[in-house]
Amino acid sequence: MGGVHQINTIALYITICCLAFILSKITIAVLLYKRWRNKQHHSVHQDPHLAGGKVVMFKSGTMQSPEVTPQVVLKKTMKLTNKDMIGSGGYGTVYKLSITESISFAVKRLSRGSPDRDRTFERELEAMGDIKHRNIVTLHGYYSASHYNLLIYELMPNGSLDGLLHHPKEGGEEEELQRVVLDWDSRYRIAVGAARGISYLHHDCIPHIIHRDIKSSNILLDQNMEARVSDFGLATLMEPDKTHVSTFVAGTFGYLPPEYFDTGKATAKGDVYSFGVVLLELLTGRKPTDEAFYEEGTRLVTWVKGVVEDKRGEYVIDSSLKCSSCHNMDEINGMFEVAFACLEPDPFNRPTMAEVVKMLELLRCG
Ligand SMILES: Nc1ncnc2c1ncn2[C@@H]1O[C@H](COP(=O)(O)OP(=O)(O)OP(=O)(O)O)[C@@H](O)[C@H]1O
Repeated sequence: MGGVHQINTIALYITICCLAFILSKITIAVLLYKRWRNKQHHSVHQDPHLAGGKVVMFKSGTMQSPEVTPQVVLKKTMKLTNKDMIGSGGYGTVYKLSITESISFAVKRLSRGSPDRDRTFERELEAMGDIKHRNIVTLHGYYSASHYNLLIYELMPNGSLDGLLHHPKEGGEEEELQRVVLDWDSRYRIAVGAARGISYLHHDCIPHIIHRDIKSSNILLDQNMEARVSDFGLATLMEPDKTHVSTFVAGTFGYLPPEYFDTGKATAKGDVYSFGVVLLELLTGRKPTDEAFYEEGTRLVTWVKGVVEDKRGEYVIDSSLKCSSCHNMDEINGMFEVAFACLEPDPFNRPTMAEVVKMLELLRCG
């Protein structure tokens, strides 16, 4: 009996030991799994390049919403992929960042590593930080990390004027929509809106701001097709008593005023010239950087001037404007005159942006 009892006790001990062993293994496995899960979770939200940085969001209407906290913006920004890309330029890539169904931003990512790129970021902040105008894209915030900088803008749902004029989206219905949207009335309103935005920079901001890169891809369209000037990466601040700022030649070929190449000086009249090129783009539907112009060794400006001087002006007007807007021919011709005034070779003969706004407004009210 005593022997049987002893065997039972040993069996019990062995069972307890086995159970304890299995239990400890299970506990270790659960702990290891939890650690692995935690690690996975962190690797999504903590980009090592972002460590130590902080999102700064400026106070404004949208920013009052409790859903828009710097943490949420940063978290959602980390999840942006190529699918969210809405544009790219020489200095960065632009993504659509959706916070809620009704709140979205445009985030421009500028890679760092060269003083030129860092300067672009600083210029945007210096120039745009305080600006609030209905014809200028609002900057809502920024983020600076070791490998890149982010600029957080108001999202412009209708993209850029360049996109609407020269790259209508493929696909039947949408293509039709793009054509209808850019009728003469829309083009006229875009011209006046953009002119008001640039005039505000030149005359009302202290210090005054010279944009230095006015072109159709930097004129964006809001939900009401109202023009908004954007991209202040080359902008130069100028004290009101100064007439120019010495700088290196920068900007986009096809829009640069002739004097930039000789003097290397950025003036407000340089922006007026570039705006004149945008007016020609609106009137002709032709892109100033069109390869055809390089092949012919000419430019949009010289081509249009030549054709108009030959009294064959109707040949340069965008064909989609001709039949639909015959009753607008006076306004169209008037806008050509404003464009030529802006494109005067001598900067002193060009109007100021405030005068350009008045000239354009008079085309409709006068
Ligand atoms: N706030 C915004 N809302 C909607 N789309 C935008 C916004 N900002 C930029 N984009 C889109 O992204 C494109 C690229 O913008 P970006 O300012 O980076 O370059 P760009 O002006 O085209 O060229 P570059 O910077 O080389 O002069 C624009 O043409 C526009 O289509």
